[in-house]
Amino acid sequence: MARWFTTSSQDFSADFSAFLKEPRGDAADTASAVRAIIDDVRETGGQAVASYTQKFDRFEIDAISLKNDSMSLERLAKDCPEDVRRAVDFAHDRIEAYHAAQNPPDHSFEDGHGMTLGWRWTPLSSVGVYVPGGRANYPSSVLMNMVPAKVAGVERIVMVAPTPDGVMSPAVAYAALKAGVQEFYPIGGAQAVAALAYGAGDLAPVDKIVGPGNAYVAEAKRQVFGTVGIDTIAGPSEVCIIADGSVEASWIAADLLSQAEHDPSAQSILISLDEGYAKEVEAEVKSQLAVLGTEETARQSWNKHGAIIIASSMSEACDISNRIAPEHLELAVAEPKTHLTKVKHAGAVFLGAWAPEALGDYVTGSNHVLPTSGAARFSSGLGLFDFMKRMSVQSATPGGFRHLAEAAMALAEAEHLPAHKRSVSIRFEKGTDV
Ligand SMILES: NC(=O)c1ccc[n+]([C@@H]2O[C@H](COP(=O)([O-])OP(=O)(O)OC[C@H]3O[C@@H](n4cnc5c(N)ncnc54)[C@H](O)[C@@H]3O)[C@@H](O)[C@H]2O)c1
Ligand SMILES: N[C@H](CO)Cc1c[nH]c[nH+]1
Ligand SMILES: [Zn+2]
Repeated sequence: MARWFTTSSQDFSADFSAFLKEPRGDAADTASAVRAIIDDVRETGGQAVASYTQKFDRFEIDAISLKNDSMSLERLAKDCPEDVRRAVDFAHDRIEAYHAAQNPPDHSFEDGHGMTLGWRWTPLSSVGVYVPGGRANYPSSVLMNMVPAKVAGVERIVMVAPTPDGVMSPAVAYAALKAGVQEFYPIGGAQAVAALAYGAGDLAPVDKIVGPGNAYVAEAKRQVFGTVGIDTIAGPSEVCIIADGSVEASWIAADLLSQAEHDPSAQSILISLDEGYAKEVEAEVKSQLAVLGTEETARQSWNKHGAIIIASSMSEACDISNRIAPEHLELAVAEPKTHLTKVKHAGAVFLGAWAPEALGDYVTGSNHVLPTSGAARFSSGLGLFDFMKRMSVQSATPGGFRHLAEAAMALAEAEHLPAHKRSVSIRFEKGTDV
């Protein structure tokens, strides 16, 4: 059973804060386990990656190539059913169009004093794309990571995905080929993240690691950040639904379970304006759980991390959601657009009855790699920008130089940096036409 909260209760604020702080995935143990794995990979490279792949995924790979000859994407993709191919193609094109629309323009302007200023966007040279694969197969995550990298123009895109017991779904293989994968290693978890960051065997290090994963993957990305860039902490899935009772209770229950089924550490939260309706949704969750193929995982998630909150107004409901800063927020209310400006922190927002979060997972075109665990307070979901960098560009005429020189020299002096000052003053001293 999910936990119930009522905002009118005196202890709500403290109780709810404590609930939000509860670890999901045993944070302390995860951090030290991940540190040990990363240290091993740094020390013995491919040897460590091969031995952790054997331990966690029960799959033998060569310690140099980090591959196994039985794992051929081309061979596997042949078994991908036609309807799934069509769905992958459909999703691919929508994701490509959405991310192409994010392409940021270069910019330059003159300041009226002889300076030309601006910036240029350039693609990253290499990225490592993590596609999760421990509990489920994610052809959709292949596309969400690979397609924007391609659109951005990244030269080297390395894909890793665990293949427990040497099994990979034909749909993942098909999606990888569709997205144009050139370098693939069947490895996962913290060992794959470490191999991407530091290099291991034939796998040369990349500049940035993107993609979602479980608590081990998220923690590993956190720990290698600095050596490489990362996108965001995209850990176990979350959904928060604000409902006013205008959408069928069974639909809301299905949406809550759609995230709970990802992982026992996933989190689904309902904020309802009406207690009777919340009870209906809870009963629906119970009956839908009983017939769900992923019942065990979803039940663990719902019982341990699920919550139902009764709020007194839409403003209050949005305030609570902003405290959660959920990965996904559904506004399952009659006039969702009128409340959008109250939403400050969420990875992605879904408006109204006909935009369930699951559509965004697959086919709206927006990215499903999104910040979790409150990271939506300070970061955004994966986008084209994650695969690009912005460099500033400036040039000066002699007049422009003169306009800036005095202030630059004064600041250099204030900072006691004489070489800086000289770099400016020497141009005056040269006695050119300045
Ligand atoms: N936030 C997002 O954008 C987003 C998108 C898709 C999926 N997800 C999440 O991704 C996750 C996928 O998780 P998954 O487990 O299926 O696949 P995964 O690929 O993330 O993790 C599998 C790996 O975890 C490692 N591992 C498992 N148990 C371990 C242990 N005890 N010690 C050390 N390492 C261990 C293994 O190396 C294994 O290869 C889910 O939590 C799902 O909710 C998030
Ligand atoms: N909901 C996940 C992000 O939290 C993404 C996903 C992939 N497949 C299904 N769902
Ligand atoms: Zn999902």
